[in-house]
Amino acid sequence: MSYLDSLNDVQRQAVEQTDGPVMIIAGAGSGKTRVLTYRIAHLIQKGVEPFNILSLTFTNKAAKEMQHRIQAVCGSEARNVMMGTFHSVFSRILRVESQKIGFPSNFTIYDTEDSKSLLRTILKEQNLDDKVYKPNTVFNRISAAKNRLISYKEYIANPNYMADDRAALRPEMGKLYQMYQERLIRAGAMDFDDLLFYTYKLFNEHPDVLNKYQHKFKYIMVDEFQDTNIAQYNITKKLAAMNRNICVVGDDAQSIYAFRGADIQNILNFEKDYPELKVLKLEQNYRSTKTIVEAANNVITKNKAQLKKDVWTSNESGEKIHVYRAASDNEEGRIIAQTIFENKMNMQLRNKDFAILYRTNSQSRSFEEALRKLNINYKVVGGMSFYQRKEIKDVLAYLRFVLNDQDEQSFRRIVNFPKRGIGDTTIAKLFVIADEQGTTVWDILCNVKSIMTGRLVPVIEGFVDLIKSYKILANTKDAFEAANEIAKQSGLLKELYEDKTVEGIARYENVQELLNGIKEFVDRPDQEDKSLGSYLQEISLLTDTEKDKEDKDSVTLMTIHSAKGLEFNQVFVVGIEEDLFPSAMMLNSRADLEEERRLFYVAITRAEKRLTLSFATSRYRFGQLKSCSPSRFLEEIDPRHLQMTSITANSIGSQESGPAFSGIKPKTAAATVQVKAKVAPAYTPSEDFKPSDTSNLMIGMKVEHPKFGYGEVKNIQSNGTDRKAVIDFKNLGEKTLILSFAKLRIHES
Ligand SMILES: Nc1ncnc2c1ncn2[C@@H]1O[C@H](COP(=O)(O)OP(=O)(O)OP(=O)(O)O)[C@@H](O)[C@H]1O
Ligand SMILES: [Mg+2]
Repeated sequence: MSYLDSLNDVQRQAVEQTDGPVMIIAGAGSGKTRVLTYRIAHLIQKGVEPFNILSLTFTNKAAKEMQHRIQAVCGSEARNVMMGTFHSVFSRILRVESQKIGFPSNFTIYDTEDSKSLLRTILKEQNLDDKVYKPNTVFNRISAAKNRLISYKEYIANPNYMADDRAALRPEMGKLYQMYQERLIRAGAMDFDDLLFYTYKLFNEHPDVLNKYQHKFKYIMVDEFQDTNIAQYNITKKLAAMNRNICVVGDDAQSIYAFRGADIQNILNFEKDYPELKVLKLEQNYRSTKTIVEAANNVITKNKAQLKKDVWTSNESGEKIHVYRAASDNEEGRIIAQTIFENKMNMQLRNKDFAILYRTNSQSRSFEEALRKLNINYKVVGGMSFYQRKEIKDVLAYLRFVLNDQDEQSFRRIVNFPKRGIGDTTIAKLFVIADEQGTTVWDILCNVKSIMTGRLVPVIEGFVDLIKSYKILANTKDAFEAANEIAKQSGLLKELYEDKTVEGIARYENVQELLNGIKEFVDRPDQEDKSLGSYLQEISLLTDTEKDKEDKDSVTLMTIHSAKGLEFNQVFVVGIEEDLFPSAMMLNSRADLEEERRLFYVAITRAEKRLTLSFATSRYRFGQLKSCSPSRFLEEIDPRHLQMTSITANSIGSQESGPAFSGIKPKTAAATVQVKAKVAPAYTPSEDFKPSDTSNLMIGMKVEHPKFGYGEVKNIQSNGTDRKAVIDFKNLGEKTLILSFAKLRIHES
């Protein structure tokens, strides 16, 4: 079979070893994900029903990519493989089975922000000081407990479960966990961690259900196995118990989610749980240059807790690793934006080929500013995503409440928005009554006459009628028609439309954009379930990486954590400074430092051709200008792989070898550009001359200028704000033009 030819011997063995447990622990870029992909294709080729295959990936995007590749080999059958993140796969199962564990089938999925807002409500009701019980900390402890499959009952009985953490032992913590959980149950809602916790509970308490899925998933595959937590491990263990056809791939050197409950111990447990395990090793890296692979090896061997691996590559040595030293964070941003600009032009690359990776989200600002100045498209992964915006959450709250009228968080958002005159006191009263009556607020509202009289009664009845009519819409129309009607009738769109401030217009457009997205969803040819419920479930589970539009060609800005599994032609790992990376908060123990080092390893192994590490000698942190020194991680790379490039925002290219991280005076290249507009003799512009957008102008393109005539782009330069192109005009010879002034029409290159 021809697709097997694109694998090396061990990879091929891993693909062909379809039965029984298999584990591959191997270095970055060695083809682990590729093996899983081809393994699924191979199973299908061998006649295994795609419905019987389960593949668990780190992002849904990774699952989609796999899906495309498998389709290329097996055709549309591949669609029937169950693929996605643990959370998305289990939420699909729960949607079918949730009634067995006491949840409505249209249960709502609370995102982190909904969860924290619920916790804030509870803290307020309990009069607890939110400086002692910080919503963040409480949330993290509850989350950690759930990821270890610890229920609130077990937590209260034995808080020492979490004795690794003083915050976990605070006296009210167990009670808060209980109250939070009871509120979620009453709201018919699950948070992200519940999707794992309740799947485990479902399988544990309902052997018949477990049996059904054991029969369904005859072959199970897990990518990024090193970052599975206890809940995930145990669920897969249950699912695989009958057929024992489970293949896991991962890299202990890339385990970077310990803080979220990922447990590297799972790799060792796996060997114990499956004594007949076949272990395979992949050692050849196909992603990166020799220089990058060797530098990554230099770094990771400094970790003591490490399974031994030899990673090598037959790729070319490539460029040295560039080290940029900047005077400030702003200069770091400018230098890197400018480098991207020039490399893109000179190496014929697209924006997509570049990624800027940082330790913490807040570092993105200086890069965003600099990229914007150079008109380079970029997307920030993470950060404030589209679905977190207030106006979007408001619309979604309507949709969620229509499907699940127990959902407390959504109810609070919409009951008085747009304004109906139902104030906070009334809302609080309604909750108290609902509590006393042991029912939901919605029930109370539906019978409002029996609990109150006065001017609010007709208002509330109006609200109830509205929601009831939306319920009919949701049950009879597809997601788009329903959402569109609801956005209109609820008055949300009108309210935003009337706000003519810049922000108001943007908000209106965002809601339109949301509706466009829903339309796209129902129009997808392979979307069988076009209901509102199915749409809401899909978007609740998009990870940050996937929330942005993917069709635009943009530079990616993201934290290293979200870059796992990805690869880019050129990678810039920025802010390589002590206290920032390794993070000052992670310097308490060797284990912490080793986790930071693994993170650095993940970062540098994302690069295919060119890797740049940068640091600033001063930066604003927590509102103060601090001087910074280069990270210890820089010294862990063999100096012969490094090339110090000391530059200012105006000069790129003055280079010195060796790891001299201080004392290098930046050289400034004098870039003098003259624009003398001679009039060309024998050229008359075309009648229909219309200048083109030159933001993607590249070397080699043929252009036309209304005065100078025809020419070819020979070079492109940028000095921070201005972009210039050297153009060889047929009649005039070479000229350097400033692109923001020059009117150029691009002809085909
Ligand atoms: N045998 C091969 N021949 C050619 N290219 C390969 C081969 N194996 C893997 N590759 C390519 O090498 C790159 C890295 O592969 P892949 O992403 O599967 O590695 P990985 O081990 O999953 O890496 P990571 O640990 O970063 O997740 C991909 O572009 C992949 O297509
Ligand atoms: Mg991978």
